[in-house]
Amino acid sequence: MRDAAKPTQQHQKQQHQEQQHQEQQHPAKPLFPLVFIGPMAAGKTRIGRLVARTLDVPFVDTDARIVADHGAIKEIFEQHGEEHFRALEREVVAQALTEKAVVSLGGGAVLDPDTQADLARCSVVYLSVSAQAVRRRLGGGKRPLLRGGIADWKRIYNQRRPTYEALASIRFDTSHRPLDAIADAVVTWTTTRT
Ligand SMILES: Nc1ncnc2c1ncn2[C@@H]1O[C@H](COP(=O)(O)OP(=O)(O)O)[C@@H](O)[C@H]1O
Ligand SMILES: O=C(O)C1=C[C@@H](OP(=O)(O)O)[C@@H](O)[C@H](O)C1
Ligand SMILES: [Mg+2]
Repeated sequence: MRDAAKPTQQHQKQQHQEQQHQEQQHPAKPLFPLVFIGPMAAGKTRIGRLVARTLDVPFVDTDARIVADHGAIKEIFEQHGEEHFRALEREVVAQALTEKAVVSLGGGAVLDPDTQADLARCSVVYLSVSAQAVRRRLGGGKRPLLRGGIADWKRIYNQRRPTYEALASIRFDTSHRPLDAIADAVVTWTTTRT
C-alpha cells in the first residue's frame, strides 16, 4: 500500500521541480554577482566554478581567498577561534560581492547581518542537499565545525536553513544529480529568469 505521507520517488521528483519554480523569487535583480549559498558540501565551490566557466566570468571562492591570505581554515579556527574566522570572512565576502563574478560563499557566511543585507541585492542560488547524500561527501576532515561528523552537519544545517531560504532567489537540490547537470540547470535558469 502506498503511504501518502511517504511519496514515491517519481512524486518527490515532480514535487521538487514544482518547488524549484515556486521558490524563484526576486527575478528582476542584476545577474552578477551570482552567489552560491548553502550547507557544507552542498557543492557550492564545485558547481560555482563550472557555472562561472560556462558564463565566462571570473570565479571567486571566498574560502579560497581566505586561505590564500591567512592559511588553512582549520588552523585559523584552532589558533584564533570561529569569531576571528568570521571577521576575516566578512572582509573577503564584502569585497567579493562587489565583483562581476560568480561567488561561492562558505556555508556560514550568511550568518553575518551585513552579508545578509548585501545578499538582498544579489542573485542568490541556494544549493540544498540531504543528509543521506552528503554523508559520502564529508571526507578529508578539512571542515573544523564537523568534528562530530554528520550529526554536526545536520544540527548546523537545521539552524541555518531558514536563513538560506530567506536569502535565496532560487534553490537547486544537489542530492541526486551529478555536478555538471546541476551546473547546467543553474545556467539555464540564468538565461530564462525574467
Ligand atoms: N552533486 C554532487 N554529486 C556528487 N558529489 C558532489 C556533488 N556536489 C558536490 N559533491 C562533492 O562534495 C564535495 C564537496 O563539494 P564542494 O563543492 O566543496 O561543496 P561546498 O563548497 O558546498 O562545501 C566534493 O568532493 C564534491 O566533489
Ligand atoms: O558552514 C560553515 O560554517 C563553514 C563552511 C566551510 O565552507 P563550505 O561550505 O564551502 O564547506 C568553511 O567556510 C568553514 O569550514 C566554515
Ligand atoms: Mg566551498
